[in-house]
Formats: sequence, C-alpha cells, structure tokens
Amino acid sequence: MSHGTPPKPATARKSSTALSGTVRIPGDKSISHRAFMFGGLASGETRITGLLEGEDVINTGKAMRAMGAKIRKEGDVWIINGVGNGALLAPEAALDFGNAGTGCRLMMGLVGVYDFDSTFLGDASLTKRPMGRVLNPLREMGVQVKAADGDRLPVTLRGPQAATPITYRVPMASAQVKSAVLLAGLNTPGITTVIEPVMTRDHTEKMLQGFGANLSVETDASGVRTIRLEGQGKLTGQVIDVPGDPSSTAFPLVAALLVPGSDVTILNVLMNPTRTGLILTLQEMGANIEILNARLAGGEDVADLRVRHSELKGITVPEDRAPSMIDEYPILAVAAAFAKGTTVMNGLEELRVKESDRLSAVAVGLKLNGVDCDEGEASLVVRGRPDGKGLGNASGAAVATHLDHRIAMSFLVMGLVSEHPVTVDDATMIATSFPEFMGLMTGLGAQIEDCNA
Ligand SMILES: O=C(O)C1=C[C@@H](OP(=O)(O)O)[C@@H](O)[C@H](O)C1
Ligand SMILES: C=C(OP(=O)(O)O)C(=O)O
Repeated sequence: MSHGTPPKPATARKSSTALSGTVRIPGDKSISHRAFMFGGLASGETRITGLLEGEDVINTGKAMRAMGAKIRKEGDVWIINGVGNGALLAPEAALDFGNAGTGCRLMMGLVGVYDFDSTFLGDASLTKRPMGRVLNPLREMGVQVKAADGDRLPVTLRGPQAATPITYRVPMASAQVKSAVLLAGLNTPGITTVIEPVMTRDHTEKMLQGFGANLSVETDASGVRTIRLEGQGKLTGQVIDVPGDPSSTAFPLVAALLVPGSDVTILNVLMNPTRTGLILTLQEMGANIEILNARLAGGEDVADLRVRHSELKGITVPEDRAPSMIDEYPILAVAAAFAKGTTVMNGLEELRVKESDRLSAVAVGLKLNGVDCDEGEASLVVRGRPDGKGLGNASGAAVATHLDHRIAMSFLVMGLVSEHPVTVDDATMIATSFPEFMGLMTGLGAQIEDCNA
C-alpha cells in the first residue's frame, strides 16, 4: 500500500436514528490535482483555498515539488510559486503517485515530452492499471517509453528535443487521456488537437484557459468536441477556490436518502454538468434532493444540497450519462439495493480499470451481503429490497475492497440501512480521496466503527 499501513477493517450498523445536520464536503479531487499541477507550472504565484488534502492530491504536490515548484501552506491557503511553462526540472528520483490514476496519467503527459528521464511508480492497485491509453499518444508525439508488460508501471519516459504536435481522437470516454494529451501539448511547438467524441469532465480545458493558455473548444452538431491548444504559451498564476467534491458528496447524500427520517444539508458542492449524473439519476429514482443557492464560483457552478429520506424506485440508467457519474456507480448500486424494483446500469466497461475492477468488486460485495444482482461484461442489474430485510452479513464476512476507496465507502453506507452489519476489509484507502469521511458520517449520526480510531 502507498502509505505502508496495514489494512484496517471497518463495520457499519443499521442506524437507529435519522441522519441530520449540515456538512461541508472537502475540495474536488480532479480540480485539486490540476490546481497543484497548473500552479506549479505557471509563472508567478497561485493561491489555492479549499484544496482536497487527500493522499492522491498530496502525491501530485510532491511530484511538482520534485520538478521545481515551490509549494507551501499558510493558514488555509496553499501558495505555489511555479517554474514557468516549459521550465520543469528533471526529477532526481522516481515520482510515486500512490493510488492515483489521475495524478499519474496527467503527469505523464505534463513531463513526458521533456527532454529528460522521468520515472512513474504507484501502489499495487495503480501498478495493475493500463497506462497504454496515455503512452500511445505520447509515443506519437515522439516520447520514448519504457514500461512493464502490458504498458503497466513502472514507466520511464524521455521526450524528444521538440515534441510533434498531434491530432488525437480519444478512443474511450476518459478525461485523464484527454488531459494527458493536452498537457503534453503545453510543451510542444504548434497546435495540439484532441477530438473527444463523448464529453467527459472539462476541468482541464476550463482551468488551462483560466491560467491563460490559448485553448479553444468547438462542439459539432453531434456533440463531438474538438479542443485545440497552442503549445509553449505563457501560463500565469491564479487564485483558485476549489468547490466541494460531488463524488465525495455522493456518500452522505445516498446515506441520507436511505436512512429513514434523515434530513441533511451538504454545502458548496461542485455542480459542473459533467459531474452531476448521479444527482439526476437519483432524482429520476424518486430522490428528494433540493438544489439551493445555485451560484457561480470561480467559473464553476456550485450549490448546496438538501437531502431528505426518500423511497427510491429502480430505473434503467441512460448509458450516455455514464461519463458524468463514472465514479458514482458503486454508491448508486448500493442505493439500487434498497430501491423498489430493478435498476439496470449499462455502458460500464471503464469501471473494470479503476482502482479495482469496480464492476466485479461491487457485484461480489452486494452478493456477500444478500443483494440479488447480475454482473454482465459491462452492465450491472440490481433487484432492490426497500426494507433491507436479510441484507448485510450476520457472520461478519468482509467485503474485499481491493485498495479501492470508493468500494470501502459505498459498502459502509450500505451497512447503515441493512438488517445486518456490513464490514469492509480495509478502510485505510478512504484517505486517498476523503480523509474526513468517518468523522463526517458519524457526525451526522451514522454508526461506523473505524478500526483506525
Ligand atoms: O480526469 C480526472 O480527474 C478523472 C477522470 C476519470 O477517470 P478516466 O479518465 O479514467 O475516466 C475519473 O474516474 C477519475 O476519478 C478522475
Ligand atoms: C477513479 C478514481 O480515481 P483515479 O483514477 O485518479 O485513481 C476515483 O477517484 O474514483
């Protein structure tokens, strides 16, 4: 494991009382990674508030420091003095991204085109994940790649003296691949073009524009996006206030929907439409989620959410919504386990290459806890039990989380409404994306015993 701590199981028990209270969710992980990267690259000072201080993001900060960025924290503000576009220094040691696909893949694009060696490492989970999706376009740009079998970590990259700008059509719905190519384009002469047939989260485009990059986006009648970036332009430090992470929000939100009588308000949630697929889906299932104080903050849509216990019904989730809720399927599957009727989820092939094979991890975990479900090659069908009778695991058998924070948090939420407790084999990975999870959930009234405590 990235942090060298032994696995610690945790158990969640059926709530005897409603969940209630008002909480603020920590900063968005995608925006936090990019804030460290672009701040570390830009000329001058970047000031960040609301940064997610999860292990994934901290590893990105360490990598930027190793390449010359000056990063410090004063009070609640992270202050970065960047190196200037094109001026990253060769890292003296391998860069270790721990559990983070985003940190590792985006950074491969950012530094891979530099004319020096950079080596990328990760934990046992990241080492199993495919890197070819980023290494292939980098090869086209002239980057020399050394990688383990199957284009896995460890990877060493060396850029040419001047990289070749390419036009790259992203073959799968992946913001990480889109971003890696664009970031490689930052240090490449000429125009790098990325064609995105299916829109994914657009934080890289929006934030690069904010830092002063010459980047344009054109969307055709069928929704295909063409993103053009002029290389070797100047980036200038910015002031960034990171909104709350909608992917972390999903856990207290679903918990409040499921635990009878609950009434929870979640403040300052990022509502960028490329991230709100879960909210839409839960509303279609009958969820009472009120969107309050919708506002613009730092160029992003933000709102507060008031969530009340709701009777959910199963639906077929539109497949084209998958990119806007890709990290939320594990917790949606838990919501579906307590919905009336059947929930059908299709187009889930990308779930197989996350921190774990999430499709299999979810199906196996649901079955271990008595849920009637079917795992297909790229689909999941869940037949719900609104009363939770018989769900959970009376003998205490633990869900295998496979170093995956979202599997751990999803099943702990399940335990709050199942007849029997739900145990996960390891809660330590929650610290990669949502270190405050245990305290925040128990503060709302949830009964979760964390063996870390
Ligand atoms: O760009 C990003 O910040 C992310 C993109 C998504 O991954 P893919 O690009 O692999 O879909 C998502 O699952 C991940 O949590 C964060
Ligand atoms: C897929 C995720 O992250 P990453 O790819 O950065 O490891 C996630 O946080 O759910």
